[in-house]
Amino acid sequence: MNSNHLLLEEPIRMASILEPSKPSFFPAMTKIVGTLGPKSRSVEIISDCLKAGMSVARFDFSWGDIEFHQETLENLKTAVKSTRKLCAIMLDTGGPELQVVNRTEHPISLEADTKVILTPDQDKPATSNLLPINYHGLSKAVKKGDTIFIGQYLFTGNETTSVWLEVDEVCGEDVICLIKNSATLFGTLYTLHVSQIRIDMPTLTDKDKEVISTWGVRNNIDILSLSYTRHAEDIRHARSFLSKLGELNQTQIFAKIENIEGLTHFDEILQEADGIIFSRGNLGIDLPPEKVFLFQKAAVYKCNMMGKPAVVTRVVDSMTDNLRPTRAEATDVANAVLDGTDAILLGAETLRGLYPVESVSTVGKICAEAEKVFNQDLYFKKTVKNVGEPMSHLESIASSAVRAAIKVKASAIICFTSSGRAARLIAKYRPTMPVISVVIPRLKTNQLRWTFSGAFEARQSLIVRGLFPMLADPRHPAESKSGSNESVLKVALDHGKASGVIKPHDRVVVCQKLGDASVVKILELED
Ligand SMILES: Nc1ncnc2c1ncn2[C@@H]1O[C@H](COP(=O)(O)OP(=O)(O)O)[C@@H](O)[C@H]1O
Ligand SMILES: C=C(OP(=O)(O)O)C(=O)O
Ligand SMILES: [K+]
Ligand SMILES: [Mg+2]
Repeated sequence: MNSNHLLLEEPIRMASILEPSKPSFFPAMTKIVGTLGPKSRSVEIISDCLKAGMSVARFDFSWGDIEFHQETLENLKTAVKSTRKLCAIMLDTGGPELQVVNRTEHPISLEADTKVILTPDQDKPATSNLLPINYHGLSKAVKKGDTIFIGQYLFTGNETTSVWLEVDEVCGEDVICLIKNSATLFGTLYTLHVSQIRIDMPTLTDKDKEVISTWGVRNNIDILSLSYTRHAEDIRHARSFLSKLGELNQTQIFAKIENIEGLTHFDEILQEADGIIFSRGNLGIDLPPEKVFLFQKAAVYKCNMMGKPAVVTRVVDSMTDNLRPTRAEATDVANAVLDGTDAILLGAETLRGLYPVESVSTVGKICAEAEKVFNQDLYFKKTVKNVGEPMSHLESIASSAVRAAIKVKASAIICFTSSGRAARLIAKYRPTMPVISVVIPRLKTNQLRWTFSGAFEARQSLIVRGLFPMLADPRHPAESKSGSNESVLKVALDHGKASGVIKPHDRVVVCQKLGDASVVKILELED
């Protein structure tokens, strides 16, 4: 993938665009998060998604109960074992999401220019004139003229089944709205989004806490996707909650930015979070359409410079019902990669779409093509400049490893790490070749028992662009940094060869500690 590198800034021979890309052992350096649900929960479909390049599975607790998600997760485990593809687990909270609940499951027709009442009385059935919602504070939060959007849960934006309302009048806890477009709402659950208001519900709700402390603890979740993160305090609060839940003190927190409040506090949020998810589904409603790209680009840049993963959602909505994305969507995926995105999150496409596997593979192929023309040179210079001098030792080692690998046309970088920090820093410089991060387990104790670290660190790198983790055997003699790690290195090289990344006579850059010294070495392989 590093060999046929093109530069968009230079004239490209048009016919070269048609040349098929070399097959690769993995679909792309950019990672794919798949939301698992009704259309993607069998062992077979999950296995195919993994083979197509999904490396993080998202369990969205806005929807479905604990048993349902547990069953899906058990299937995921089986699929991981049989495909031998690692997969990280992401728990996505419901958060302060406003929802319309349609218990009867009958489709609800709403007619333009008529009125509909939103009521917090959830015992009432949903009808064409009355929609029960899960929030008592709406009437206090809105005023006449405000816009409300209601769409099927995980609305794709291109559905004719979503409706715009305008607040007409507030009556006690009820909100009376004028319907702006005729629509029929299908399904049992709809998301309700009020443009640019403050919802006084906690970011981590009681239900979220319960899910995390039961399902989350039971399944050692790698990443918590904190829906509707609005302040840095939201992250601190979630972190302190996780810190009391045993192993979950290692869970990373990704701030899901879904509205203007999150946008306004972005810089502080980024300081606290381990990564960011740009929830364009909701953001796309809260922001004027012409501003969405600007936030995405500005925010991805900030994440890149901090070396924190940036995830973009809602890329191929139309693939929910179609085998091919629209041209605009296909180009949007490529642009997200060129912007510097680490991962693409699929929502409705995999959860309830007709083509979950094809969605993953199509996105993977587009990402791989975009990576070929990513201007690594320019990006590298920007990043080095942004870090400034003096650089920390580790940052200098990481950037040097990437530079050396590019100069000698290495086919991979192998990085030893325990905390995952060194590998993440290498990824920050966006190498054009895969980074095999060899996670060396460390023995640790919580005073009750001894365990090995490493599993979380390895899986958490599955959302970082370019990182391909490998968990070293804790019984290896190399667990101390003073050892030469020769045997582990051999295992890593064999792993690279077996997966097709490394071939005979290739060059490989290795980043490790020898004694007290961090070294970057270049290996010339014989066979
Ligand atoms: N177990 C190990 N064996 C050899 N080198 C290591 C090991 N763990 C980390 N390194 C190297 O040590 C340096 C610091 O890496 P870092 O990831 O910050 O270490 P740690 O994981 O111990 O926090 C890097 O050069 C990294 O490649
Ligand atoms: C992924 C998104 O959020 P949700 O979990 O609400 O689908 C989004 O808004 O893009
Ligand atoms: K959610
Ligand atoms: Mg959302």
